[in-house]
Amino acid sequence: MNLPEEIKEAFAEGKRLFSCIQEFNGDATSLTIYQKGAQAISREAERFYWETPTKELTLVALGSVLTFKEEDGTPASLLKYQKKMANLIYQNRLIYGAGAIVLGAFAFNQEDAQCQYWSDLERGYLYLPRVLVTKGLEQNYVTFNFVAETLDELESQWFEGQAIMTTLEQLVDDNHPVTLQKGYHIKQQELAVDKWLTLVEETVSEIKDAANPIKKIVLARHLEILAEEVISSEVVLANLAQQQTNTYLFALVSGEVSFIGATPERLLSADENYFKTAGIAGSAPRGKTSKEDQILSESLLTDPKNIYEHHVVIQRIENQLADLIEGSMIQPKLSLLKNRDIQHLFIPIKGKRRNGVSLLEGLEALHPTPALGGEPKEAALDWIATKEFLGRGLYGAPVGWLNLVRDEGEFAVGIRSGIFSKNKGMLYGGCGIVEDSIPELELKETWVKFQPMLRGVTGE
Ligand SMILES: C=C(O[C@H]1C=CC=C(C(=O)O)[C@@H]1O)C(=O)O
Repeated sequence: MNLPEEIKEAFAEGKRLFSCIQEFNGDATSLTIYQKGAQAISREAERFYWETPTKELTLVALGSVLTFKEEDGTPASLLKYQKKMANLIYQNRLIYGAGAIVLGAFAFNQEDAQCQYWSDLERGYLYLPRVLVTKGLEQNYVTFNFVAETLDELESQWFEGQAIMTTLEQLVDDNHPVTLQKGYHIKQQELAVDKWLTLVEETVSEIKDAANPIKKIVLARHLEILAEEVISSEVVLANLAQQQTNTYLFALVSGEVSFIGATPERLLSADENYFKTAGIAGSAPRGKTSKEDQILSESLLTDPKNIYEHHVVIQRIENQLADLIEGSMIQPKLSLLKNRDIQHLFIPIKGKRRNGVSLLEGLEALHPTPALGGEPKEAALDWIATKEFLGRGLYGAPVGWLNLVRDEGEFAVGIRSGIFSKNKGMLYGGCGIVEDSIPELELKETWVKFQPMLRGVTGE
């Protein structure tokens, strides 16, 4: 196929970043595309996987054209880039979840860089992929992105893109998933448990101190795991896909490091008309029988400590969102969000986008909500940065995607997650500390929060 006239014309008009979307046929599942597709580019290429709880959208990204990390990987600098590129991007169609999409994760706190585990991913890692496969409910698409500064580049990049797409279609054509092992035998160690319990006590005293405005601080702790073999994101994702319904699934892979999670929590999504977010905080384990589960649900819905934890989150979201939306918020009454191991107090929140407010501005205003930071925000962030033993890296940070052309996308909160490198992994679990918190119970709660990723790794 020759270089289309439309693309030549776009180049002549000054476009330099090209995002070509076409329909993608075949029955291959997104996981199969994630497993086999990387070979279309190179086995070592960056990969990203994203699936929404409703499965309405799945993204598989392979390879990268442009990378945004360190100081380029903040919402503010990505917003600058998005504005700068407004007239320089050619995208042939407008399709939700396809096209010039930057994806990955921002850092939890750019200022707090002390994470030995995270390597390149430590301070935010987003990129414009070379290939993006988008699976929607009705139609699937594949996008090929490239940058061209000269006509020669335009031509060679276009033909390279066509060749890669053909290889990709062939690779995934038979839809035979790669045979994967079930999971890994691991050794696991909860890190610094006594120190963490003391920190919870110290945090409770800080909150009780009347001279101090702090109401809530979320503290995270760590579970280190060591497997007998290299831990593959393909195995962990395939397990999570089976085990965790009702959550976002994500994997961000660069070199030997992968950040993987199954999070229930939406931070912010934006389509043409609406911003959507959610207030999720306050937790209880799931019951082993439906009767036990119901008892746990009822007591969670009426427990003053958990209701307060959740209320602090909702109040902040309402305050922040008021500047981002027009008219009133659509907010059903309190309910429960149930995942396999844990249940939470939950209110989804939605509002009509105020004209001119971008997704990234909304993200900056909301992150971190008191479900991951605390109240007030800055004091809680300082406390976390000085008192927690290991940096958070991308744990608890916004993970997701943004279309540079039409300002839409979705970011979840990167919890129920872990970072993996070769045969090692570090899982994260946090909990909201308020003045009634009891350290031993918070320890148990964080243990439950390690379970989704533990199951993902072991396959049990
Ligand atoms: C910080 C985490 O969970 C947050 C989200 C929901 C409920 C939470 C809680 O009940 O404490 C946490 O705020 C985590 O899973 O690591």
